[in-house]
Amino acid sequence: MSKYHPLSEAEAIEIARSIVEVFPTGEELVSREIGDGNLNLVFHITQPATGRSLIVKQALPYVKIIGDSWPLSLDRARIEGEALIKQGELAPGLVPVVYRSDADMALTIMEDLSDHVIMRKGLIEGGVYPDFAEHLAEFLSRTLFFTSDLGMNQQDKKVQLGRFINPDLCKITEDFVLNFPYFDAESNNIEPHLRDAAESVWHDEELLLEAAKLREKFLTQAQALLHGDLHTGSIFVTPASTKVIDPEFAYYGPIGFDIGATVANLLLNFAGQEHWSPDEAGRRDRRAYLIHTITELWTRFERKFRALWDEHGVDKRLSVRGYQDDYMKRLLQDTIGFAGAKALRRIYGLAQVADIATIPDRDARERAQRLALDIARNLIVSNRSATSIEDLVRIAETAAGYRS
Ligand SMILES: Nc1ncnc2c1ncn2[C@@H]1O[C@H](COP(=O)(O)OP(=O)(O)O)[C@@H](O)[C@H]1O
Ligand SMILES: CSC[C@H]1O[C@H](OP(=O)(O)O)[C@H](O)[C@@H]1O
Repeated sequence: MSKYHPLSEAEAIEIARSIVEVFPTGEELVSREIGDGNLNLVFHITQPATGRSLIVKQALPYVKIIGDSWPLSLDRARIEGEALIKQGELAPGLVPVVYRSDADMALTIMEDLSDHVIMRKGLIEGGVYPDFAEHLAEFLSRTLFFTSDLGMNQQDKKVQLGRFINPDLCKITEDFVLNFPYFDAESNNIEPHLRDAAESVWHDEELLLEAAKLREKFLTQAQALLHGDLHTGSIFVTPASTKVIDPEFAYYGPIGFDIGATVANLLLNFAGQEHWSPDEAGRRDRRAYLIHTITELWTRFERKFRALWDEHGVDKRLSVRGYQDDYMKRLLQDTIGFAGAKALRRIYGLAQVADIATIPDRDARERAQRLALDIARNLIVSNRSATSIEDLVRIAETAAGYRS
């Protein structure tokens, strides 16, 4: 019989106490449930006498923001633990240390990163993260290259792929990201002032076709082990450090989906500057910083990925003339297309983002929503003709009125 049940705070404390490398002494522990995501419980356990701490994360058997009408496999906790360990091996220092995982209780016990800030919050507050693009490019290039057919034994990859079959979490993405926003789905959360914009999406044949092709890619293209949900709420930052958390959506999918997820959320913050910047000059500066971050992220990712290919490529066919250039062009196009799709779902879908949804003034919020939608639409429809990251920059800056 399964021993799984959602933990009480007292039980979380008892489990934490068994992590003796963090709590070698017996002083009192205190627990606080701090989960602010859509799916899980997160207990922050501290030992006031020593200042030591850790995190106990537990999966719930349903989607927290929907309720038990949408059940969800607990196997995602095993997947999250295994993905964090793999990512920690491939990209040391860029994910939290995992102290223990327990598949039966759906637990991941890990390093407390409370000295960092969740990047979404940091960006809303005007934070600047000079090393972020370098760190995330390192994380993405190494985790994606070394789990793909380019950088690992291709038979072993097939076995690994089996360990990361993640049907319930992939279905959330297939539905909430790549399906529901494109018709009048019940779960959409459309503010009355945005109804016309949502309806125009549902009738935009060019957009619907490209979105359907992106969805097909998400369903079928097992390129590499993805993080699977790499938005700015899944990244902890300080000016000097970056840590990626929450890979419970990990599965073998298209590489551009991970890069696109981060880019989308930087662009949502770009749109949110309609409110978060104090004046027009500040807005331009802030947006220039965000665009610089996106450009640096892609450029550094591309440089690193190409270097890994040249140095560690496992397959003789990888040196066929023109193959690497063609592969990188397709990654860029997927990045742009998935960035559009990941942005669009946050504007009137079920799960929105604080960068826009918490803008108190209705008019400013609407301007941000329409700007984000304009950018998202153009990224999606133009993805397959993109040849450079400048194509994305042009779309964002034109939508914001900085270019004609
Ligand atoms: N390792 C950690 N250190 C400190 N806080 C964390 C850690 N992991 C998660 N949290 C906190 O819990 C919140 C939810 O965690 P997350 O893994 O994103 O859960 P969910 O999968 O439900 O979205 C984060 O926004 C953060 O505030
Ligand atoms: C209906 S689940 C919506 C959304 O929640 C997940 O995000 P998180 O776990 O980081 O809160 C994921 O992005 C899902 O698409």
